[in-house]
Amino acid sequence: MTYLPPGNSPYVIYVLATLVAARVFYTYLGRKSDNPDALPLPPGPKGLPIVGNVFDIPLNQPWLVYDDWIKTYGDMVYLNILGKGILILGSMERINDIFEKRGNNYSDRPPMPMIKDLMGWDFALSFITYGSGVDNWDNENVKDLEEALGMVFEAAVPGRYLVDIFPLMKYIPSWFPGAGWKRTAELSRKLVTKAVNDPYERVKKEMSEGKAVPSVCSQLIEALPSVLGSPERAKEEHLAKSILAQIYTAGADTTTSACLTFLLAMTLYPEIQRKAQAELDSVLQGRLPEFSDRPSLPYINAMVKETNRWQMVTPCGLYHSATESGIYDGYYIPRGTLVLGNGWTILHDPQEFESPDQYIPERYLKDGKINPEVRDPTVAAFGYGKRKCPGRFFSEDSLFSIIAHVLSVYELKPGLDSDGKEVRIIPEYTSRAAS
Ligand code: HEM
Repeated sequence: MTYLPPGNSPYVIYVLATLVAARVFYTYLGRKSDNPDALPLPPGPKGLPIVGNVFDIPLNQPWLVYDDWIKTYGDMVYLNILGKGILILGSMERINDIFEKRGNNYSDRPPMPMIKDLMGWDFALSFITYGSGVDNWDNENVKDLEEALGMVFEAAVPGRYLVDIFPLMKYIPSWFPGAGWKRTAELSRKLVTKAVNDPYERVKKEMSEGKAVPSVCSQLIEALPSVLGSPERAKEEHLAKSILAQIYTAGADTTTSACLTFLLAMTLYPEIQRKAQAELDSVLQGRLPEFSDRPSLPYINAMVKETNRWQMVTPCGLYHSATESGIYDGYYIPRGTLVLGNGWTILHDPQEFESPDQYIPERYLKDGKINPEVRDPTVAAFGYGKRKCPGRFFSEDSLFSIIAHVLSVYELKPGLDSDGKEVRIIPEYTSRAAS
């Protein structure tokens, strides 16, 4: 467990010490006027004077540590990171109260200076301020975008970069000793700018030459205001590029991760693979599946649910941020508190899912049909409230189609080692925001 990004030098530490002192003073003043009744903050690990829980923040599989804290402190756990609050929610009751019933106050995103200002992701809908209009959007390509995506998922791990706690650090020049994170951000910005612009410009060129294949991109270009060089056209064009890049960035790695989990499960649970194939054989009678077969394939639908639950793609979701200070259940929640629902706790709760660490599609079935009484993983797998993933239906359909097609034609087994024996698969997941 480490909080300070690797490569921080004493110079950075001095800058930080000054910023910490200023922040603690500022926070103290703010709290006094904001919380006149001196209501307590929600419970959580004790932390150290001034720096709070800085050294408690987990960077490795944080959702498991959050899960442990929830078991220790209850379904609301509060951390103080140098005066900045992080609130972790660990039950559906808390999640509904905060993200649904009080959604107007808990649907913002934190400023994320590392990702938005430095790494070049200010175009992305997933990071824009709640309530802002599109006017605020400022701003071989798959490979570039994939590399940039790897970096953003790393940066989105709660607590990964100190600049997100101290936005002023973004002005530290990249040559400053220990500012390696700044150079990472610059590399990301270059990749993102290229990956957002180049494919769009290519389609535009192909359209002008009459060679373009019809696509979402070509349709958006056709719908642009016709006056070339007009401010309206520039604004709409910027929006079109942002939407196209967002669809890819939000959907590609996440859905791929779910597919990899399905492949992993099939190698670990061959009997489940056989049951799925038996259902496909009996319903499809040798042809390939269609979406219209979905209602007739309950076992495959149960596998879609279990794949989204068993090894979640985004186990602690994305941070929301409190627009204003508030009082909830007798606790004071300061403005700007980062709030997350620990989906892992919700979807690995043994009261709801017996043997939660096992891949068991049968848990969703009763009398050969999906049992509506079993908690649906979509309550947590795709985030919460007003920021809940808009791509969830598309993603679930994609996963259904992939599972049904792959199992219709393939038998999945572990690979063979040099002695011709099946290798033993040991599941291991990354610690990035999309695992
Ligand atoms: C397995 C697949 C996917 C998973 C697990 C997933 C998960 C998530 C999560 C956890 C969030 C944050 C929600 C919150 O803040 O509470 C999110 C937001 C978002 N997702 Fe997905 N997603 C997936 C696929 C997709 C796809 C296929 C698309 C688009 C085609 C997409 C587009 C978006 C967008 C635009 C946002 C930002 C919403 C906002 O901030 O208001 N996602 N997703």
